[in-house]
Amino acid sequence: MIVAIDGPAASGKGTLGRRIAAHYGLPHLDSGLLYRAVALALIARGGDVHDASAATAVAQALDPQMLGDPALRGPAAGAGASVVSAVPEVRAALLDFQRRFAAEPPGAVIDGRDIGTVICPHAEAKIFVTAAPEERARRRALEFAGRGEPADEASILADILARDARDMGRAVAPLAQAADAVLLDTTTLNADQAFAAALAIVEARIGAPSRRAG
Ligand SMILES: Nc1ncnc2c1ncn2[C@@H]1O[C@H](COP(=O)(O)OP(=O)(O)O)[C@@H](O)[C@H]1O
Ligand SMILES: Nc1ccn([C@@H]2O[C@H](COP(=O)(O)OP(=O)(O)O)[C@@H](O)[C@H]2O)c(=O)n1
Repeated sequence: MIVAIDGPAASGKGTLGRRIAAHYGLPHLDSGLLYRAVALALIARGGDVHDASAATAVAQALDPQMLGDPALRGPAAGAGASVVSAVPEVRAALLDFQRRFAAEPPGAVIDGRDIGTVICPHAEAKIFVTAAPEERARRRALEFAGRGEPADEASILADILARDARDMGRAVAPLAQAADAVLLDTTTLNADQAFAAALAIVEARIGAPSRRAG
């Protein structure tokens, strides 16, 4: 079974993805980490995230081992990811890894921007998760503060809005709800309520009341 979760920045995709994956015993891929890793590797070697050919070269040589680097979760990686991810050749370089991850039995839960539309158009269940931008900024500020990082809510909101606009406006694989995805607005839901709602969406799609990994 493949579960595709897409949505804007800090909407709760990763949190839901991890919990749904654990529930069904499936591997989880946070595809945003791939784009964050490209941006961070480029910055680390003194490159410019607006240099499309340098970003492409980094994406083509990306070592998936670096997806565990905690620095990937910071704002610089997020902002840079949103720039390099608009480069078609960068997306092409990361496509195979994601498709292979999804194709491994017994399936996968993948979250991102284009999972239901481009990476896994045949996913059994697709969720488009969203929340009001102010609520997303509040949650991300709490997350940063919890890690002891600077957490100015106004600048986080500005970053989220800029990223959403770039992600929705790009020519290739823009952030969009797939026609067969179910919309889940978590603005007024806590994490447990959001998980219960997401699980109900998956269960309705696969027509099973309990655990299933195939
Ligand atoms: N429904 C929710 N209510 C409150 N906080 C949430 C909820 N869902 C996620 N969070 C928190 O919001 C932050 C962003 O969630 P995350 O899953 O990382 O989003 P995304 O993967 O879309 O960027 C995290 O700190 C997470 O714990
Ligand atoms: N499938 C994906 C996942 C992320 N991305 C890009 O990578 C950036 C970071 O994604 P992310 O999912 O880690 O960001 P958050 O929603 O966690 O803030 C996004 O703003 C997108 O530009 C993408 O283009 N396609």
